[in-house]
Amino acid sequence: MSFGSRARVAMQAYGPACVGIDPHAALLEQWGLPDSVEGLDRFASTCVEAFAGHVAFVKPQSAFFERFGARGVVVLERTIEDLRHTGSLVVLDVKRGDIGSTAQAYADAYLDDDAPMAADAVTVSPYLGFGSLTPFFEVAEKNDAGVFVLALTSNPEGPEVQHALRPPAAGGPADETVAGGILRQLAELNAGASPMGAYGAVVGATIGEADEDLAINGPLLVPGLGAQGGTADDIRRLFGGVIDNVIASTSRGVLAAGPDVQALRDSAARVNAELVGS
Ligand SMILES: O=C(O)c1cc(=O)[nH]c(=O)n1[C@@H]1O[C@H](COP(=O)(O)O)[C@@H](O)[C@H]1O
Repeated sequence: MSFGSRARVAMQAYGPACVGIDPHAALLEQWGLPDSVEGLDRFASTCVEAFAGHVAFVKPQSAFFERFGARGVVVLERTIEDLRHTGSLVVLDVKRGDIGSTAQAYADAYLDDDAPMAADAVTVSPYLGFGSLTPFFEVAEKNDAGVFVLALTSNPEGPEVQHALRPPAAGGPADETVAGGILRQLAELNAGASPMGAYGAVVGATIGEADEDLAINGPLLVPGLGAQGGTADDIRRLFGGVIDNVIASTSRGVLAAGPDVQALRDSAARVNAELVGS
């Protein structure tokens, strides 16, 4: 089944929330765990127990595992493996992007089903040019995986790049912004897919105004909910017509409820309830 179909099934079963596994040093301390690979391991296992098969998407943030070197990456690899095929889809947050030939190796690392780190989807950065992401789209297509491309990120520095105008030589309509070009090209890739395509955009809940066309016929990964100040109301306002494609992501907002497994699940359930307005 395509990633777009699997995402739709998971959202219908569990709701639109994505919980990020971001083992910040401060959270390890708050959970009574050491800031070490052993602490990381306990944190990640607790998250797997709490969220696998209880939320539609789980998004491990690679940086917090890489902080512990090779042993941290081993924990990441096991975490992904433990989460997969549980009903929850794994979005590996690595925000990769490079020249096409290197992008191919990243795509093989994260999206080829036979790779040790294979996830259901990966986050990528389009700032080496949208075309440089082609290997990700091709490997995703072969493996029924998904790709989430940064478009309008949740951080305040994003607009200096993302709101800039594309040069005429890049093609596309006049006065198109960098983010607008990314969204348009995603819509082209997803054209005709049903119930939606596998190629998603990342659009923050904190962007203020949605001046771009977000109807890409693909999933919209929306971080910034909770710790960064975004709310369910912001999401309803920004995504009105395309709200059914929104995957609303929060990490610290849910993880702060740990380490109790039931408290973590309840916290994620509250996010889902707020998003669907019940
Ligand atoms: O791709 C992402 O998930 C992402 C994109 C973006 O625009 N903003 C953003 O915060 N993120 C990630 O989402 C997570 C947000 O964590 P919290 O702020 O704790 O909810 C972090 O892992 C970020 O790296």
